[in-house]
Amino acid sequence: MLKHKLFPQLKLLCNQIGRPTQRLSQKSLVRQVHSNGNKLIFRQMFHNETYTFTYLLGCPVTKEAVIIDPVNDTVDRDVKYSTEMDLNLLYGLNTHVHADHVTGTGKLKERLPNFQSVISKVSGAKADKFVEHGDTLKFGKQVIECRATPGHTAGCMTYVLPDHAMAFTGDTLLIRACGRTDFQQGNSEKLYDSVHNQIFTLPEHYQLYPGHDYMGFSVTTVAEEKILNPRLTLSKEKFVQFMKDLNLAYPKLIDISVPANLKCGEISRQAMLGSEEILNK
Ligand SMILES: N[C@@H](CCC(=O)N[C@@H](CSS)C(=O)NCC(=O)O)C(=O)O
Ligand SMILES: [Fe+2]
Repeated sequence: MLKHKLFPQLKLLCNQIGRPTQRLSQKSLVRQVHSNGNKLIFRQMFHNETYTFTYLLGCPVTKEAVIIDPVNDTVDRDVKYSTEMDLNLLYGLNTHVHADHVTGTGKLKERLPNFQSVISKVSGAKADKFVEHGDTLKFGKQVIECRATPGHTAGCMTYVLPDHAMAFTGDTLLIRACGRTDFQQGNSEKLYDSVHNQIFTLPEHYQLYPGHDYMGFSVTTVAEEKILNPRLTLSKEKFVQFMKDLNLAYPKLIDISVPANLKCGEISRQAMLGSEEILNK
């Protein structure tokens, strides 16, 4: 009751949803969802099995949208969600050739007729559109700038939205950590330079969204990581040694993911069943 006094609009919405005869149409619900003055529709989604973040970004004016690092297992969720939000997905951007999961861009291409996959040219992977350092991509009134950030893999790309002070760092920079450098032309010196020259040079208030998080975090800032990242605050020499000593086990799905992702997520039924078996172990 009190809630309804404080929020008359909430009462109206509850009433409309509650009475079947007066239910909001999909279109008017979407209009209400988007009528908050935000200039960007932004959702962060998670894949529990591989701790992967997928990001949905939409232009509230034109409804054009992009998805960053979709996972093949969650394509149904992502299509349903974008459709409910009335978004027209134009691009699926991969930050790199993933080693731990199969990208969803191949499956999304099958589901959405105008959808195009995007990856860096240097990655050597198959895609509809290749980007290089300095390129820009547009969806509606929104602009994405591409910054090459090699080191975790040779073809890693960080996607920056200057109008919203956000950057999507893939596995180059993780929250209080960074991507490993022991496969896929990984190189610790290059990763250190990429972070210091392409990410830490962004204004300090920029929010950084990583490709994974294994500790329960979701977002960080340039200011935070410049001071608190235990790896990237080391000298370059000490960082290289630290990465040499990491000794992580290889990702469980590496032998399935890398070949599939080099082909935009094309995966045989047999490999798909194999990956389910590995994840369920
Ligand atoms: N155990 C996971 C793989 C974990 C892993 O290696 N993560 C990568 C990012 S995915 S390529 C990484 O760079 N980690 C850095 C770190 O310090 O954790 C699995 O089997 O999939
Ligand atoms: Fe990775």
